[in-house]
Amino acid sequence: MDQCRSIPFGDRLRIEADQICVDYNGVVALYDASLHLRAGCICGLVGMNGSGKSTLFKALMGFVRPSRGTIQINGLSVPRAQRDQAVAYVPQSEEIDCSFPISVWEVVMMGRYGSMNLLRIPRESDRLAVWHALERVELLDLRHRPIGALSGGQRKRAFLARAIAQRASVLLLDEPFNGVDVRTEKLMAELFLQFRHEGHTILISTHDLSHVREFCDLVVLINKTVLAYGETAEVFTPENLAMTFGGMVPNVLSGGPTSTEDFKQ
Ligand SMILES: Nc1ncnc2c1ncn2[C@@H]1O[C@H](COP(=O)(O)OP(=O)(O)OP(=O)(O)O)[C@@H](O)[C@H]1O
Repeated sequence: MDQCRSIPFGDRLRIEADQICVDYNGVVALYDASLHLRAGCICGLVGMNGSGKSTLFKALMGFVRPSRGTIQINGLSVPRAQRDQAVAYVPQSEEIDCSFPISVWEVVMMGRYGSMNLLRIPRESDRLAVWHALERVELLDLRHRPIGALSGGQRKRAFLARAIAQRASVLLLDEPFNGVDVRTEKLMAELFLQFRHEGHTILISTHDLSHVREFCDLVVLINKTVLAYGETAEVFTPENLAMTFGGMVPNVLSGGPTSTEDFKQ
């Protein structure tokens, strides 16, 4: 399989992960995973439960350290890229602690922390960035509301606004479409297309394969390692999907059920 196939990228690479291995106290979550993503693309990250999608995100964010291999973001090491606020992560809803008494505005302002001094006193430019981010996700009206008093879809938009306010060039989105209604799904899809146009690199983990076919330029198929990646039209084949899902082929090519949730490990 094309573990490290070359893709006709533009010049600028945003993510360069080469042969990374990550284990949790000896339990291997990822091995020899390689992935290069250029500026200005939307890439779907597809694999079964437990295949290592979140672990890949964590490695790109510097939350876990690969035991082997290298990662560069915008040509910089992960800690350096973190200092530059180059990568933003939008977590799955379940990972968000909604009991914390914090307003939507304050959540989005957290995206600006990296560019503030230790006292974290927002400047006019920070307030403007937060305002515009909330405008883009259509949450300005709810900015004073506690985050715990939002619906699941609104909460996702709030965390997307935090990523926008951060002005990161790489956006990592963990299951952004899970549990959102059609309107929010459309809004988010439009935003992702705008981000791509602005030169961002967007990596989206999803169990809904129809989303990948709809608007991902590239796709990464993962099962503890990167099995294949490249242009969606080339990589999204029955053979590759069968390999990714342990011999079962989701019926994405013929309009049947398209959720990989049917293939839980
Ligand atoms: N903190 C941890 N300690 C031990 N093992 C872990 C830890 N986090 C993840 N794992 C294991 O690493 C493997 C990969 O997990 P990961 O969360 O990256 O998968 P995933 O593809 O994101 O799954 P899902 O689709 O269910 O969210 C799994 O076998 C999981 O049990």
